[in-house]
Amino acid sequence: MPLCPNDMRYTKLISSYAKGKVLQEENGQFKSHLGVHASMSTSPLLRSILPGLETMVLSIALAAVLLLLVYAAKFRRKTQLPLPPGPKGLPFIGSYLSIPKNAEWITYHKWCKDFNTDILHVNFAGTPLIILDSYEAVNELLDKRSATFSDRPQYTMQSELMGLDFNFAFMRYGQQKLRRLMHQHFHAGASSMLRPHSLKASRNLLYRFLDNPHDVIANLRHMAGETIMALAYGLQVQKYDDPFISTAEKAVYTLLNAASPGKYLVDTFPVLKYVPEWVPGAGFKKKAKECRKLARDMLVLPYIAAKRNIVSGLSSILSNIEFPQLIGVCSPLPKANGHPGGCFTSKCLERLENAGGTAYFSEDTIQCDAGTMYTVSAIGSCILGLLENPHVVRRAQEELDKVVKPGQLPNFEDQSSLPYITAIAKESLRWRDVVPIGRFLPLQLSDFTSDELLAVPRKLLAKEEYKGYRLPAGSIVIPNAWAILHNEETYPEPFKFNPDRFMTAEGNLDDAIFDPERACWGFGRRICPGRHLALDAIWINIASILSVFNVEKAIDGAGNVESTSTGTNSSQSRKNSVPKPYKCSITPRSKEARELIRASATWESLDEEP
Ligand code: HEM
Repeated sequence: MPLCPNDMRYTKLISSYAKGKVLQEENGQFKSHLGVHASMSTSPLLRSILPGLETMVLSIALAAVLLLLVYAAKFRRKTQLPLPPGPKGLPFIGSYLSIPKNAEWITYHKWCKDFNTDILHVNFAGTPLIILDSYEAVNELLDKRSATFSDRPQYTMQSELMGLDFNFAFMRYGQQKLRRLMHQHFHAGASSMLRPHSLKASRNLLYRFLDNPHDVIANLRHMAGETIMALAYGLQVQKYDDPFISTAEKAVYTLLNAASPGKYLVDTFPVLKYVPEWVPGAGFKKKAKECRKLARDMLVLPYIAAKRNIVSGLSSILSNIEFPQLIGVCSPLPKANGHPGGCFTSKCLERLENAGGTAYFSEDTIQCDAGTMYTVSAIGSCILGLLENPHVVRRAQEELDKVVKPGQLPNFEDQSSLPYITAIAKESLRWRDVVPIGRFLPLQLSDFTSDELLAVPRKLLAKEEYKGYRLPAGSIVIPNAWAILHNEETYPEPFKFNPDRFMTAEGNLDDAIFDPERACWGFGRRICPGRHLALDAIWINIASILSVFNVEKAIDGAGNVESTSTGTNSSQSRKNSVPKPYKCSITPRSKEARELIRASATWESLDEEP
């Protein structure tokens, strides 16, 4: 029976329709669950209101779907793990403005304390930074899960524009061949074969201190340069003002400075790399060109000299040897005791030969050059610590005087008998840890000094979980070595230079104390391959300096003790890893010591010794 608008059943039909109850069309008629048939043809009013009803239904359905989606998203968020705790930051830029330009490791550590966590998430303008603030976290992630945590972030400025993509430290994970080459030259056994070079450079350092006692950092830099030129190229440097050392120094500092990841806008917006050099604001292109040239000079100039030495047979060892035989004799190190023999350059010549003469320089040396500068930093900081703690100098000299025979300088063979010197070396690596952090430098940095040395952070290759937190793939992972090495529970009074903390009451090294070496060289598969060489250099230089010199604060013309504050980059405020030049008094302990120093210096290449 047809419905009319006044019929009660009509009203019910409309309301059931509006409630979304199903109406089925049957032969042009609508059937409700009430069993009422409504003929369209017989209800013009119904016909006129139905389109509105359809829209209403659609809207309701849409709203329901939206609600469902929101609920699902909420549900997913609930079931998905949260990010590690961290500052909330502002919309879009996150905590970009809150990350300080300098000593950011202190801020990260403070945030970790505030959030009571050892893993922190910081939103850096959309990029997740994951800060690891304890040894436990670093060990679990960077050491044990090295496969996903060993990649390095890539930056347009350093890799594409400056052409530093050859630098091992900046390379993406997976360069096993290069890593093997580094390992062959610098693993513990091989490094012990490099000791004659470190020993020679340390003897010559003593001589330079005798001649020029005030310029501590310059003397240390020369020592580091001397070692690396010998190891990397088999070259003997000049006594003073060596051109290869000064080129390398300038290059390393400029490159590390300019290559600081994220420093340039082009790192964030790689499309800027296409901007021509003459466009105002494109100064980074000029800088990149300058750095490219510096890197080339640094690598190629000593390389050419080394090759000339080899080919012209200048050295007594190298003369009359055909090219294939030259491999492995560029430095005097034979293939023995686990060392592959030769210097880096000889290995690179080998590769050059294999590659049919394609230019291939000793690129790996750039990292070695940088590494030896880290050594300067460690010894420079050590001397600062000694200046503030004369009792440490006294105790070290007592130990040295008992062990080292009169008329001799300390040697590596004395190492096991000189635990206090080892404790000083450990404390130097801890106190002003040279590489406090795998640094991710924000765009705002513009005030770099040429003294800054940086480590490079990691990039997470795949998503991970830790302590119930979600670590997104692509996150920048920053191990806070500074926090580990200044943990009050591990090291009471952590900002005090106190080598005694590593000693037992009986005067031995205390194995129960957390060894700073577990954090200062980095972690996992990207751990510093030069660590054995570096530790040897630090140890022998500290031992040698203390055995023949008194190290004291300098006295100015008016008889006042000079402050060492210019060299003191306090851990609370510093931004540099390398101490700034500082003055101190380094004087021979006796007339005999002076003579011993003069007699022990050697200016000839080790290659040329009979
Ligand atoms: C006191 C001296 C030194 C310190 C404190 C130091 C520290 C470090 C640190 C913290 C890293 C980063 C590791 C990581 O990402 O976990 C590193 C990497 C590296 N270091 Fe050293 N280093 C020193 C000396 C040297 C020396 C003398 C050499 C070379 C002969 C060297 C070669 C390298 C190389 C090639 C890398 C890159 C490794 C990679 O990315 O796989 N370092 N170093």
